[in-house]
Amino acid sequence: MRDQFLTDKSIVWTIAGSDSGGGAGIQADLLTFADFGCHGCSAITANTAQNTLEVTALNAVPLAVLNSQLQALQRDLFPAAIKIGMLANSEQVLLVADFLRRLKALQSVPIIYDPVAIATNGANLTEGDITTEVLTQLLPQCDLVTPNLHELIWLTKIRAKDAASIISAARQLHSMGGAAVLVTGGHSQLGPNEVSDLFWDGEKVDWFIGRQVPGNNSHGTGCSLSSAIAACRALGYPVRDACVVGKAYVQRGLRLGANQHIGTGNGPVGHCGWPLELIDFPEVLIPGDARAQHYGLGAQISEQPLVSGFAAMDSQALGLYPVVDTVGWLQRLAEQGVRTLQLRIKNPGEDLREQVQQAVAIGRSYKLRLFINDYWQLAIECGAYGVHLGQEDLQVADLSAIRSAGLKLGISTHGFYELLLAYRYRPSYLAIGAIYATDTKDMSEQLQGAEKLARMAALLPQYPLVAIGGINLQRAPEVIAANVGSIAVVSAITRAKDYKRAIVEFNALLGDKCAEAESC
Ligand SMILES: Cc1ncc(COP(=O)(O)OP(=O)(O)O)c(N)n1
Ligand SMILES: Cc1nc(C(=O)O)sc1CCOP(=O)(O)O
Ligand SMILES: [Mg+2]
Repeated sequence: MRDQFLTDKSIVWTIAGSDSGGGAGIQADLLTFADFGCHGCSAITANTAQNTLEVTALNAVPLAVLNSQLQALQRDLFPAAIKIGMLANSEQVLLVADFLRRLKALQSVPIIYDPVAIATNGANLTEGDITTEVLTQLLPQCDLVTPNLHELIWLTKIRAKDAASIISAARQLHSMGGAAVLVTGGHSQLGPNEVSDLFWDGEKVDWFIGRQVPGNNSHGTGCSLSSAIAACRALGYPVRDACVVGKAYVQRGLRLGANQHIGTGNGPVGHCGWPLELIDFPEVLIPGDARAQHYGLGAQISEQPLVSGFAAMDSQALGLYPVVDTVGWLQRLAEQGVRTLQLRIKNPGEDLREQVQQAVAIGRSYKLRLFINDYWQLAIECGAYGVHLGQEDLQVADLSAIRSAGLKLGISTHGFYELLLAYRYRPSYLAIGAIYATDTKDMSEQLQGAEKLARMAALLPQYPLVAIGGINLQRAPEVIAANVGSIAVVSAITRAKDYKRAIVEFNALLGDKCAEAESC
């Protein structure tokens, strides 16, 4: 017998109602899973009778019928993630909650609950009130719950309408069982032509701001969003990445499906494959954003307004980019013709300033694109070419001073969410890591892989992008194929048997991506 955990495609379940009209419910969920390359399984809770205009019957399935589907799936098709949609009555909620409790005792599984209870046209989608069972039994089993505004009000009894009250209600919902909350923005227009989703995981509030798409083909957006998030979780994406990619998927479906004619009412949202265009991705609201106050983030307003638009690189292709910890290494690599380099000193001594000064001098004499990691004040003072900062530095570094001094700025990112966040600053380049496991730094929670790298790189085809983390000569070809213009390496150079040869081989793989630097 084959191992049920070894599957060629990630398995995702939907526990939800069938929509006879094919626009929402199980039908939308399975189309979504397929778009993400996952194998979808279903446990049907109800056979709703509906079309694009109305819901005429609920037709809840008996508990034994629901249970038999869940048991059959568990025996052979163990899930990598589960999406839960419409549950038709309290008994079904209790059965599913109990089933999930047992399943999770076997192995942890991300569970995403889209709390469907009322159709957009106002039709009730449950037999009786399921609120207590949802709040006390089901929510504690879930990792993420994705209510729209009506569902948020239903579950919290808070009459949320503006950003601040949506945040309060989301905090309350999170406190009832610990699931992260994504409040979808389709029913609450908080900014002109904006559809903004609020994310709260108990640690950090985020707003994902999307653009409104004109048209009525929005049936199934909630189902498709939660399914897309479940698929991304099954593929190993962290929850914020899953949310922004899920939102982009739905945005793409709204955009490309806007002019389709299916039925005479609200047609289904499109199912149009992986979102690979930046236009579909939300903006991440960042501290210092002029809209922060409006979005209820008064307390998070940064002392410095958003600073964006840093000095442009001379080329999109920065080529081989060794990251080293001594001036000696900079000199040796510059002599070998390397033109993009970083000085990354993690245990500075008293001679730090001298080292930065020497590095800047070497950079000038060899016309290097030389970035100083972390020490942005020293970099400014010494007249460096550029500075490289991590995500956590963005709140403390004086970005305005870096920009005014004309320094180039590189920013580290780890996944879609951080990429979108860092892109708001329009830095000189964006680094994406860690592509593979590395001994140089503990990045074990933030590994991207070459496939995800390619999907991220597709969003910014004209932007200088740098891949970093665990890249060596063997892995470089698939990294370069992901369409980044540069590969940053530490150990592949500093621990190479023959670093000169390694440079030649990397450059051969990079081909025309090892452009000469401008004079600096
Ligand atoms: C090119 C490049 N990419 C990423 C990093 C990592 O920077 P950061 O997140 O600031 O972490 P530390 O390097 O400071 O540990 C980098 N240095 N260079
Ligand atoms: C310094 C660093 N930053 C990373 C990130 O993902 O932000 S990965 C990394 C280590 C890169 O070293 P090596 O080439 O030896 O794997
Ligand atoms: Mg740093």
